[in-house]
Amino acid sequence: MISFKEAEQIVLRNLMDLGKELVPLENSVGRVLAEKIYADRDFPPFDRVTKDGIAIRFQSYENGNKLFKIQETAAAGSAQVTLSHPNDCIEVMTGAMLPKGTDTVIMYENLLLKDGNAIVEIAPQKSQDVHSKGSDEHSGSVLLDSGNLITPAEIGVLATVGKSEVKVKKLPKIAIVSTGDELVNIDEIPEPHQIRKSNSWSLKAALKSQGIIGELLHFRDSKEALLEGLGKAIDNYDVLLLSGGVSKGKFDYLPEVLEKLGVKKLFHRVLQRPGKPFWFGLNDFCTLFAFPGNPASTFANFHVYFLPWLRSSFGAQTDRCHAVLNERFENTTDLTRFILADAQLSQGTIKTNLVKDNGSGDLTSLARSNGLICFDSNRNYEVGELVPFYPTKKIL
Ligand SMILES: Nc1nc2c(c(=O)[nH]1)N[C@H]1C(S)=C(S)[C@@H](COP(=O)(O)OP(=O)(O)OC[C@H]3O[C@@H](n4cnc5c(N)ncnc54)[C@H](O)[C@@H]3O)O[C@H]1N2
Ligand code: MOO
Ligand SMILES: [Mg+2]
Repeated sequence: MISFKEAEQIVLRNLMDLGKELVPLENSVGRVLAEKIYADRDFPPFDRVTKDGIAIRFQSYENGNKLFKIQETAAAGSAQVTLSHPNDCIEVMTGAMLPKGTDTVIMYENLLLKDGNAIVEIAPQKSQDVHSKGSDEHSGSVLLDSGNLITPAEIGVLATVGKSEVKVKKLPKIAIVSTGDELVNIDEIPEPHQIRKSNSWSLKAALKSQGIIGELLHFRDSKEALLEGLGKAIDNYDVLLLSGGVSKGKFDYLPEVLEKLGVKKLFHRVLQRPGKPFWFGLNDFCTLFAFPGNPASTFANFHVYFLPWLRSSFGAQTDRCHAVLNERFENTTDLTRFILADAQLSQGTIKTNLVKDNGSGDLTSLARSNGLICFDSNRNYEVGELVPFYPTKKIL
């Protein structure tokens, strides 16, 4: 059996090149940018007035002039006007081009307007209330990098440089495969020996939060059914997320069936809890994450292996961060432990308590937690220690 660190490295060494596609700007939020975005002009593109008021030549005020005759008004969206006489002013609106021949803006609140003149009541500073051309970014500079997650802030930048279509990383086509004769659909009443498929829906929801619509497939615990069904699925999807059928049971056929289907096993079984019987492999076109069926195992392995793999395949950052422990923990086992977290953001730091669960078959405790903490094997952890933290919910 390999360690969690080794397993993690193998998964992250086998990323998928997802390719790129063009999508309309409005559909690009949540996607990962696959091109650099350059400033198509200076930002701002002209000396921009930032207050409603007047624009003057500061020298005139310095020379003792306090009464400026208003030459005309420049609105935002009108072409640049020119000050004809250095001791006059131009009324300007926020967003207008600073008139030629002026360098300073004085807002209305600091003026008295009377008989076509503006009288300065509060002393201005030179260049005040002017957002000068190119002071945010110069034309040609990189505004967004490939690998950036597109959020509403990036959408604004993309819109301002005129990107009506954006190059993003393609999303993989994923099937979520449940296996097991005990599983029934959620709209069915289970017999006493049956349970409803919960992993499939939890995985589907987790994929949806990554912008991916996973398709649900189900196969019975039969070698023939698995050979036929999985054979087709491997040909039709980029990724299979399987749950169940990978441990030591008489009906845990997946490792054998996957081998028969020519999928290359990269590892099976990891020194970790939950999620120990995890099987990972691939062929040239499809990558398979065969998670152990217990709900906490599937859930943990999705977050600690699959999500970092997906984000890294996109060339994007992973969600893994660090949290400060609020309580001590002793890992007396040879296994890496993933313990459910109840984390809070406190003074800019993620601090976390541990959530008690009832083993890896207990899926109700997953809903009482908001992350997973990773504890190395055979190590004691003290209060205040920093530990790897995988968020499973938003904690802000
Ligand atoms: N002799 C051993 N037995 C087991 C070992 C072991 O090392 N030696 N490992 C245990 C561990 S750890 C885990 S985790 C499980 C993994 O089991 P499988 O991957 O083979 O999964 P199944 O046997 O098919 O099911 C296990 C459990 O999970 C439930 N399940 C499966 N799929 C779903 C689903 N889609 N939704 C909800 N629940 C699901 C299933 O009903 C079982 O209760 O093996 C241990 N055994
Ligand atoms: O790997 Mo298992 O998840 O400990 O039940
Ligand atoms: Mg089993």
